[in-house]
Amino acid sequence: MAASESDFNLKVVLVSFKQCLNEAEEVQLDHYLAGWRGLVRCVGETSARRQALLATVPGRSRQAALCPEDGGGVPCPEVSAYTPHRFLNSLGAIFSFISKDVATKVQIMEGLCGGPGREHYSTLQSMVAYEVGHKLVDLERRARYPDSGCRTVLRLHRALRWLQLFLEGLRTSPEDASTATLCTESYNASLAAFHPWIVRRAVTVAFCTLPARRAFLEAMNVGPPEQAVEMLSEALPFIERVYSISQKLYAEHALLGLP
Ligand SMILES: CCCCCCCC/C=C\CCCCCCCC(=O)N[C@@H](COP(=O)(O)O)[C@H](O)/C=C/CCCCCCCCCCCCC
Repeated sequence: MAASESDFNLKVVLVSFKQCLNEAEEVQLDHYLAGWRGLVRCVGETSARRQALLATVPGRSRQAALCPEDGGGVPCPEVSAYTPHRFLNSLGAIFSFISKDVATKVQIMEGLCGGPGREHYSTLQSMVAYEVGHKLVDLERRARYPDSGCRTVLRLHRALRWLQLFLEGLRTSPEDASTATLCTESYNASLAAFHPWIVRRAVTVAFCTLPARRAFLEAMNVGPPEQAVEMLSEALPFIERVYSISQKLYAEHALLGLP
């Protein structure tokens, strides 16, 4: 999916996860990565474009360019014009870091999926069988195979759980629910267990700057909030299915703790 800033539509991105499973219920890596690419491209490019623009506007700091509804000062039309989903930038540098981390992991996987061993990287199942069978994963230390497919997808897999829980929280919560609370709860129930204290602390503080639930639903770009909620009801079961199939696979091979 070519998710440019102007045509971002969360439904289109989430369809990739729906298309992930083949008839044998194997996770097809091309669709899986397309889903992540869609999520990251939207927020990553928006964030990078905004920062680049801010650098070109004399006398504008990041804070000054924030719109009043973001909790910032004077609006900056030069920058805002490029940020239809500008609320996603409210995490600022931390969010840029997160999106770069995901983008790097997607790139590692693209390298493997297009590399000399590409036939082993069509599905998650074939990848695990290949890497485990050829001892290309190290269960003890990260240093030996820092870019194995198994450890790289594991990070995305944990993040997918965060996404599923967070979107489920948005879907089922009352209109005035706090997105900071929803995000913190989903993070604590998924990724937090794998992050050091300093990361947990930094992201939890950043969550406090998230915009309101309604702004999130509108930014999905699928119509009014009620329609976004309906779209999530249809899409989330597919994410849940992909997540549980991957979780079972990793558990069967004792890979859930890969360093
Ligand atoms: C209108 C649409 C709304 C939905 C938009 C969703 C956008 C989703 C994009 C990204 C999701 C978060 C992905 C987090 C990936 C973390 C992977 C990870 O654990 N990496 C760590 C370990 O890597 P290695 O060193 O072992 O290679 C790495 O250390 C990174 C640490 C920082 C992670 C912080 C995670 C925060 C999770 C919650 C994200 C909130 C984003 C809110 C955006 C609205």
